[in-house]
Amino acid sequence: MANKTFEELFAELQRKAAEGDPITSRTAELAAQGVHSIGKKVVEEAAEVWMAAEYEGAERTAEEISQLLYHLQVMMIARGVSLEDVYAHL
Ligand SMILES: N=c1c2ncn([C@@H]3O[C@H](COP(=O)(O)OP(=O)(O)OP(=O)(O)O)[C@@H](O)[C@H]3O)c2ncn1[C@@H]1O[C@H](COP(=O)(O)O)[C@@H](O)[C@H]1O
Repeated sequence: MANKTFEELFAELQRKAAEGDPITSRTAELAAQGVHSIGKKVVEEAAEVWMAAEYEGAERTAEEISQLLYHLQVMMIARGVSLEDVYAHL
């Protein structure tokens, strides 16, 4: 039972990055900080995916993967990379 798809989240994050208030939107805050800060979160979340997969079970792993995907999307937006740009390499 999904809350939203990958594409729906990306569209929401594009709006938040462009128009959101950094006080209330984590996405707007990260977008304002830029790729260096976002990159640290990507690495942190990737490590949390690894640890969850090894030690914490499928449900926690799915949660950590969702957080990694969120931060990857924020990185895409901050760097001007579209979904199509990524899909072209799949
Ligand atoms: N899917 C996510 C999402 N996943 C992860 N996160 C952020 O990632 C954090 C999880 O990372 P950690 O577990 O490392 O938590 P933390 O250590 O407290 O993180 P820091 O705040 O210290 O960086 C969360 O506290 C959120 O700040 C997300 N923030 C937002 N979204 C979705 O993005 C959309 C826009 O959100 P806003 O920009 O906040 O309006 C909404 O649909 C949200 O549901």
